[in-house]
Amino acid sequence: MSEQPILQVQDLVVEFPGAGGTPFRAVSEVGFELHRGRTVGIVGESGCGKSTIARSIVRLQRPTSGRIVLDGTDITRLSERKLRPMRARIQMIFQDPYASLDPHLDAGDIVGEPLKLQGMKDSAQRRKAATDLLARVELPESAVDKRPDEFSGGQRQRIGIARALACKPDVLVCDEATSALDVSVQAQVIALLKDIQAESGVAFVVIAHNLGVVRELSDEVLVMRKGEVVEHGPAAQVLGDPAAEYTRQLRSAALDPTTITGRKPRYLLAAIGAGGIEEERTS
Ligand SMILES: Nc1ncnc2c1ncn2[C@@H]1O[C@H](COP(=O)(O)OP(=O)(O)OP(=O)(O)O)[C@@H](O)[C@H]1O
Repeated sequence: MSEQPILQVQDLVVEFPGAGGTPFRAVSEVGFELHRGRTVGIVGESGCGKSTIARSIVRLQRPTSGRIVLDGTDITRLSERKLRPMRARIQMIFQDPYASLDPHLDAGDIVGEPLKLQGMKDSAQRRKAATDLLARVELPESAVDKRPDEFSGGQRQRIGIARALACKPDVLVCDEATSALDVSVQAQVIALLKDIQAESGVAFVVIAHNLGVVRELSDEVLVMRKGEVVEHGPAAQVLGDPAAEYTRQLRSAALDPTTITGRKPRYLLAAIGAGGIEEERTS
C-alpha cells in the first residue's frame, strides 16, 4: 500500500513503577501501521498490554518511549495545546457504554457535545445534526430526548459510536466495545461498525478477548503476550492457521476460556468461538 498510513505505532514501550523500584514493562517495543479504511485487531490474554496500547494511542497514557504518529504527525509528546486540534481525529469506544455516557444528559446533548466543541454554536442545528448521527447508528428520532438509562446496552453503545462519529475521526479505537453485549446485539454492532468503515474510511483498532469478533472485523491481527507481539499478520492467517504456539493456545482457550488465564473470564466466550460470529438462535 503506497499511501501514508493514518496511524503508526513505532517501538512503543510503556513501563509502570514496579515492586522494589524495578519498572514493570507492560508494553515492549510494539509496532504496527494502519491505513485508512483498514482494521488492526489486538488479541492476547488478560494483562498482556492491549488496553495500555489503546490508551497510549489516544494519549490517555504517556509512553516511556516510542512514537504514535497520526497522519504523519508525531503526537507522542505534543503539548495539550498543540494536540487539541488532533484529538478529535482519534476516538475511543469503551467496553462499558453506560459508564462512558453522562447520565444527566440526553442522547442529543451527548452526541451534540463534540459538535459544540467543533464550533457548531446554534443549538437547533446541533440537535438536528445529533438526530442525524443517531439515525446513522439506527436509533429512532425519539432517542434524541432520552437519557442513557432509558436505553438498552446495545443502544447505549450505539450512542457512544454516534458521539465518536460526531468528531469525524480518522481512527476509532474499540476496546472491548462489544463484549458486554448479547451475542445478537454484538453481531448488529459489528455490522454497523463495518458499514461505517465502508462509508467513511475510518480505520479501526479493535481490542477484544473474543477472537471471533476480532476475526470478523480485522484485516490484520497482532497477538500479544506479556507486553510483546508474538505474531502479526493477516487476520485469516493468524487466526485461521497460526504460526505461533501461543496463538494456537489462545484459539483453544477461546473454546475453553479457563485454560490460558486459569480463571473464569469476565464474560462468556462460548457463544462466539474463534471461527466467527454465530447468529442468535431463534428457537
Ligand atoms: N496505571 C497502571 N499502573 C500500574 N500497572 C498498570 C497500570 N495500567 C496497567 N497496568 C498493568 O499493565 C499490564 C497490562 O495491562 P492492560 O490493561 O494493558 O492489559 P490488557 O491486555 O488490556 O488486559 P485486559 O484484557 O484484562 O483488559 C497489567 O499487568 C496491568 O496490571
